[in-house]
Amino acid sequence: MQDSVTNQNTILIWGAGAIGGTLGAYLARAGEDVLLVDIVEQHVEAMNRDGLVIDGPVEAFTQRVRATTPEGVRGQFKRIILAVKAHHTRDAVRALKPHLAKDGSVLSAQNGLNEIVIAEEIGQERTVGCFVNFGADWLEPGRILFGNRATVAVGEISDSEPRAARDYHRLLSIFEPDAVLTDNIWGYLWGKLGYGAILFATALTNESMSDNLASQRHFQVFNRLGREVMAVALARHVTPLGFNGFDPAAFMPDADENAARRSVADMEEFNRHTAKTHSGIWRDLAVRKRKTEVDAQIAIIATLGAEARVKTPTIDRLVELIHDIEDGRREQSWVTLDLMLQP
Ligand SMILES: NC(=O)C1=CN([C@@H]2O[C@H](COP(=O)(O)OP(=O)(O)OC[C@H]3O[C@@H](n4cnc5c(N)ncnc54)[C@H](OP(=O)(O)O)[C@@H]3O)[C@@H](O)[C@H]2O)C=CC1
Ligand SMILES: CC(C)(CO)C(=O)C(=O)O
Repeated sequence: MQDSVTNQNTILIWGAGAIGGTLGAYLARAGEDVLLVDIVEQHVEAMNRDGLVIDGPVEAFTQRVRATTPEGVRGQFKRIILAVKAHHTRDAVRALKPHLAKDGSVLSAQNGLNEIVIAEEIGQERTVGCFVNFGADWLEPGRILFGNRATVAVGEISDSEPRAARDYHRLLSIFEPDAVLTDNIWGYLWGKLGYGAILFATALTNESMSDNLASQRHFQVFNRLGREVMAVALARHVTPLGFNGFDPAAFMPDADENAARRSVADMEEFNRHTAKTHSGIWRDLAVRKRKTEVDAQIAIIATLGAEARVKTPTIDRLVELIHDIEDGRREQSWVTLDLMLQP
């Protein structure tokens, strides 16, 4: 571990795995002063010793980076990009809080509604929303697969002047030139929850995301999940946004089923062109053998649905089945996905 040497412009990336590592490598390559913070000591050592290797079809390069474990961080920072899994958000924010400048902010480069948790810990005015849909896998210490480009968006979580969001948008545009500065970041995050629920269902099997989405037999599972999430979003007065094949309008309560079929086919097509063939959820279960983000990302939709009197039976079943796999009671297989067929 090395103590971090910092200056006012240093950008902390807190959680330097698939997403944080990829962003950090691109920002560092562009000459930004980046410090990668991660709890995995071997990963930190490898990055400091050999640089951070980005592999895959988009671009392959090795970038010199500075990295540390959280204990090695010294000083306060204006910009912190958080990229831990959703169930680690609260702990990570508590650990980074002493290092956040009073006029600084945290950007959540995560899936889920982490912005709510972050704002509870550091205040809404210091929390900036972000949506990332590119695909990446942490392969081993110091090595990450960047599987495909996809939509990236950033925006304030309230109606405030987008000063911090504009700055993060400039940074994220270094990584993704088409990054969007939005005034509806919740729309993107709820769109991703709809897409994410469908991705969790694909992780019930061992097949790729695309092969799952191509299964006509399971279309109604994906359709019901999309519709339940969109119904909760509507009840919360959110206008969900689409991206990379996911069309929220196709899953609205009165939407034509053919529109949902087209959207599922578009998601299948989009995912045929990535080197990350399986979702991060599948990877947590099948490769990393660890808990997924199901409670923090998906069960919370059911909780918010119950508050708004929106029923979410398909989401409830999905959460149960993911827990069954996490706890070794079921295997990832078509048989497990079949259990979702009953309405
Ligand atoms: N990978 C992808 O393609 C995509 C991921 N996302 C989302 O991005 C977020 C990050 O996912 P991803 O990058 O894949 O996850 P990874 O597991 O690859 O990276 C997270 C890293 O953060 C570390 N970490 C955990 N807790 C802390 C902590 N308190 N302080 C510092 N580091 C910590 C993890 O260690 P350890 O492994 O020991 O927990 C891990 O090294 C998730 O919300 C995910 O859903 C969104 C779009 C695409
Ligand atoms: C599949 C992906 C990259 C979204 O496209 C994702 O969000 C995940 O793996 O969790």
